[in-house]
Amino acid sequence: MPFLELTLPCTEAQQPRYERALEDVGALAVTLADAHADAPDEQAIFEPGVGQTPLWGEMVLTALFPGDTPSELLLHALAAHDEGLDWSRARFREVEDQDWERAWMDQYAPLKFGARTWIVPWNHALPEGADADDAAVVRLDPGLAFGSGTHPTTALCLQWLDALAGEGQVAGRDVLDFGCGSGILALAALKLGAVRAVGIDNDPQAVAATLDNAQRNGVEDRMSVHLPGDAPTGTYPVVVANILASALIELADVIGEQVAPGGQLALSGILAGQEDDVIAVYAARFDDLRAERLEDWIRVTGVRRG
Ligand SMILES: C[S@@+](CC[C@H](N)C(=O)[O-])C[C@H]1O[C@@H](n2cnc3c(N)ncnc32)[C@H](O)[C@@H]1O
Repeated sequence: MPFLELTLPCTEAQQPRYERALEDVGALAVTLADAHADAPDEQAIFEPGVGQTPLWGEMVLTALFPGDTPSELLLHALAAHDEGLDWSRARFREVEDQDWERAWMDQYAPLKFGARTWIVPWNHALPEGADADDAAVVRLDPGLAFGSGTHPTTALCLQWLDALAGEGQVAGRDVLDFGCGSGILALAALKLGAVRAVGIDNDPQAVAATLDNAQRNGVEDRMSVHLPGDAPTGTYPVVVANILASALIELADVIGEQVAPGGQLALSGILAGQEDDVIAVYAARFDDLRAERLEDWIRVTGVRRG
């Protein structure tokens, strides 16, 4: 299905407000380019929520939406964040998803997290280090689902899983990845020795991407992926959830009850300043709650009481 692409020139001051407004109405991806660059396609690609601000005075923001998104919805969302919005500068066009995937994959390089966890694009040769016997290598094609390893919220979870594995708390255990996106965290857990991983996501595109990536990594027999309504009941000794703070708070009972007594939990997707609200809600079930920061993002970890 073709996608709807919005292109809009903006200033540095407008950019974060526009980006947030577009994410709120379902942007699948957002890119920023220098307004004066000759080759805008070569600019960095940002996943939704990254929040990085390039040092360019004037920039062009490009956002991708599902093909059936009404353009008026996007203009109204932007106008709600900026009364001075010049609607006439917004451009819309239909694009094929491959264009975006190719642009993304061109910029995507192998990444290492912690002692031995590697995320390597599926079409990339294994870099030195990732060929070590004890390396936990995930071959990934995030497609349009969130979860490539480049975002701090994902990096915080991968670092946590790697460290937990180093303490012997992943191998031989089951892992739940709540909000699995591309499946990156569940797959890393499996490569670190987890017996089984369960992924849950309310976006069917993420469910499909996770299944694809499980096959790509030859672990589909140890992994299941579900929409929230179809998810199995039960508890897990390791649970990781990288969704936004508001969702983590809203889902505190659902997520908290799936962590086995004595089990480990990591929560990510929390902006700096929001961690106290998340901790306050999870303190009802969890001990040893700790916050760890990477750039503007916080990971909260805890151990289930009982
Ligand atoms: C920030 S991405 C995380 C993806 C991946 N786990 C990672 O760490 O990179 C959040 C994912 O959670 C999903 N999600 C958001 N709210 C959800 C909910 N209430 N139930 C299930 N999945 C949800 C989104 O569709 C998205 O794929």
